[in-house]
Amino acid sequence: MSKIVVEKSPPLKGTVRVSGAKNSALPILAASLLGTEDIVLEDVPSLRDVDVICEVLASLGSEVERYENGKIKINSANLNKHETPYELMSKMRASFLVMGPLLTRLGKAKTSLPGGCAIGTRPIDLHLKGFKALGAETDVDHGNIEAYADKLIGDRIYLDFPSVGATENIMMAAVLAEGETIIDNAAMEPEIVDLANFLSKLGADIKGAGTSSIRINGVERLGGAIHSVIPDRIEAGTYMVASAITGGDIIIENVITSHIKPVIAKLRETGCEIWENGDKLRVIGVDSRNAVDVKTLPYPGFPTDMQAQFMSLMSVSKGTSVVIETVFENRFMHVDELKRMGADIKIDGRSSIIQGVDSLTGAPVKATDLRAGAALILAGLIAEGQTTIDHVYHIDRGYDGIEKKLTKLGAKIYRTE
Ligand SMILES: CC(=O)N[C@H]1[C@@H](OP(=O)(O)OP(=O)(O)OC[C@H]2O[C@@H](n3ccc(=O)[nH]c3=O)[C@H](O)[C@@H]2O)O[C@H](CO)[C@@H](O)[C@@H]1O
Ligand SMILES: C=C(OP(=O)(O)O)C(=O)O
Repeated sequence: MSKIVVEKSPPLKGTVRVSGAKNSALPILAASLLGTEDIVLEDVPSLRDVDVICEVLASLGSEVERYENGKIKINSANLNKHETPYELMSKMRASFLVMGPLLTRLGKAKTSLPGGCAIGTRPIDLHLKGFKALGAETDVDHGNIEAYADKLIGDRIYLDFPSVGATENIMMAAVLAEGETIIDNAAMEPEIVDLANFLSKLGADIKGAGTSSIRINGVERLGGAIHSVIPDRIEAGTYMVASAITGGDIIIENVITSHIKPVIAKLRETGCEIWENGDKLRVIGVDSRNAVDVKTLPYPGFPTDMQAQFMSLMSVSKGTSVVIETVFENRFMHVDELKRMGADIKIDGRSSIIQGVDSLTGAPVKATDLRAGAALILAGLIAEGQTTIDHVYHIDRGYDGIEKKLTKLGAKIYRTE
């Protein structure tokens, strides 16, 4: 199994380009099951999760052609299977997003409970609530999930929590349902808007994506489209913290700055200087940072997917900070690993109290999930000595070329087998 080795690095300098967003690319790839003509996607990141979902699409009868430069061509005219293979479903959470498209296009879908990052129980009750409201029967048995309906009919659905995945799955099911569907308390993440824009290009009728109420009018069929995936706001945020933690001065390209307002605001509170210029950000770190408190929330709040990386930064900031995780109930698994590197962190339920230390020390550590892995790389950049990170397959799920990009910025990082 490969490992990533990180050594104490100089302040990062230079320019890095952010890839297309994993959390946009995955639902959009799932949604490509809905189109009956050629679909061309651009700026798709090169990630293990993308490989998996492309395999899922191919297993269902879609033609998938991948090109070097993040371009994927898909044709789902001959979609002919409604069952997904267990071994692919178990690899990632987002694989469950094929359920809505299959149900609405074929009238039936059968999959297994999705795998993915172990950051909470991650139930799928809200997805199923939506499918049922549209008239589907659902059956969950021994980890298998089946949904079927002769015809889906639009309805009004209230989500008890603005779940990103449930909003996406229900939106995809509703685009071919009869009549109007309204999703209330919908997730408002930029990735929801990107998916809605893509579906609209295919011919769907969707209004209100990006607000808490999404209105979908079902259409008879969807066609094809060319679409570029939006930049990855979490990857951008991770490089921002990399500059902040090393006292660096870097320029990050291909950023939609309005998508990462809370990360910009919080980093400024630590004392970092951040300059915005079109789709570029310059992040200038300081030698001694202020501790700041963070509370994760659904968009437009501070993203849970940036919590672990911020925790690394707070571990070496001046004073005490409190990080509260409100989105997932078990997303502090990186704490034990950061403690192995000398961080002073205490967990109290959904809060972590971090007492900043002067320095961290390199250690053998384990990426317990995707962002935990990123947090360990960030900590490794300023830790004395060498940090060896195991279970890096988590990192490969979500960061396109992370060693290459960091090396270009002057970081000492490499992979061993
Ligand atoms: C592929 C993708 O886009 N992943 C993102 C997506 O995950 P994902 O779509 O899985 O996250 P959700 O927004 O659905 O989950 C948020 C909370 O809602 C709960 N919940 C969710 C669904 C459900 O049916 N019942 C239920 O109780 C979850 O357990 C969790 O506590 O949004 C998360 C929250 O921003 C991000 O961290 C993930 O990176
Ligand atoms: C939790 C994440 O992803 P997923 O929902 O795919 O597990 C993430 O991107 O941080």
